[in-house]
Amino acid sequence: MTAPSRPTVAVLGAGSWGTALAALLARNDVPTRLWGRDADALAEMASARRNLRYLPDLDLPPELGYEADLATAVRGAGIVLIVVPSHAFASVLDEIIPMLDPGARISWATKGFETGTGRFLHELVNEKLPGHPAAVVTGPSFAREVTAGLPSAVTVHATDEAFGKELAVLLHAPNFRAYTGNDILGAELGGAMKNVLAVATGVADGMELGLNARAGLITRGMNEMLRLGVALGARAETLMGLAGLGDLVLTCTGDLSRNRRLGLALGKGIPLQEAVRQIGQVVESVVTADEVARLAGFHGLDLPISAAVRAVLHGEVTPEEGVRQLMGREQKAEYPVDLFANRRA
Ligand SMILES: NC(=O)C1=CN([C@@H]2O[C@H](COP(=O)(O)OP(=O)(O)OC[C@H]3O[C@@H](n4cnc5c(N)ncnc54)[C@H](OP(=O)(O)O)[C@@H]3O)[C@@H](O)[C@H]2O)C=CC1
Ligand SMILES: O=C(CO)COP(=O)(O)O
Repeated sequence: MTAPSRPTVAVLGAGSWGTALAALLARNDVPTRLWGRDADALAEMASARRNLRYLPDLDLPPELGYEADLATAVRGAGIVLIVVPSHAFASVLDEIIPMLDPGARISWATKGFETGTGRFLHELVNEKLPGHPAAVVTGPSFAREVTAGLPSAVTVHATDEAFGKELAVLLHAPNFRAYTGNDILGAELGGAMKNVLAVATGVADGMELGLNARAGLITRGMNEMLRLGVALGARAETLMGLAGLGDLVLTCTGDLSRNRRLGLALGKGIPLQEAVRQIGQVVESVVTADEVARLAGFHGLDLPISAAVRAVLHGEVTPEEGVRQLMGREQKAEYPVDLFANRRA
């Protein structure tokens, strides 16, 4: 019996996560092409079989293809997986639209919103590519640990159940569990918001405020994610799952997180630009904090931790003032609003 044919996947974005996912797919015998905007870096990857800048410890599988021309990477691909930073998502999407096969399915592992509008990435995909099945790959997954073959679990939420299942199966590997779901909005919100909240716990840890502060921030951060998510129409269980709580815990506590490391640096008094320069990779919270504030504003929600992170990133308050303001808030009920009221009605 012949094995079912597998679609070619074009992975767009050759940073840490794009390279890690492309290597995972290629190891799973999925025909995979990795595109990056830096042709020299791609040529080096092909010859050294390593991504020396972003994932120097990973041996890239010989089956993985590299393509410096975007149109050649995308043409004929049954699935496109976009893994560029959120600020570049819309422009990459616009560029590929005329290159796509009519039946191409669109997926992304980017965490964030459209910069400047607060629009979700699935909203952009639905608007610009109506009718193309769409899916997001998200959850607690440091690229370095995935490439080291350490056990990880992610989740794939899709507009089309069959596509979500197919993509999850292509990604699923002995030490990489890929679950599925159909709440794209909730899955995207969790992945984006945890980056902002990781800065808060990083700041607290950088200021050596202790373990109680860290746990308090994670839990109250979860409360902010739930309140914004439910207001937007996300399902609470998505936010309590891998896409929300799972990634929140990972990013708030794991020093591999660039967003947490940004917070640690700010908490130690290192200026924002210097901290971002030292990290040397994308730190999504720097743009996502503004978009979370925008969404909270649209829905009339007060999200004090997210707002404090935004204010610290803009230099409007110092980390010390931010902590003082959070601790000085009035006493209140832990959950003043019944999050599940609609369901019980
Ligand atoms: N790393 C991780 O563990 C995980 C990351 N993610 C998410 O994946 C996304 C990508 O992050 P990650 O790979 O880690 O980031 P990195 O900083 O490791 O790499 C970013 C990559 O994006 C490329 N890039 C930047 N701007 C553009 C652009 N305008 N057009 C095309 N390519 C561009 C960079 O190219 P160049 O080198 O030329 O600048 C680089 O290859 C983020 O949204 C992140 O939150 C999600 C889960 C895990
Ligand atoms: O999203 C991630 C892990 O799930 C990576 O987090 P950072 O971008 O903070 O490194």
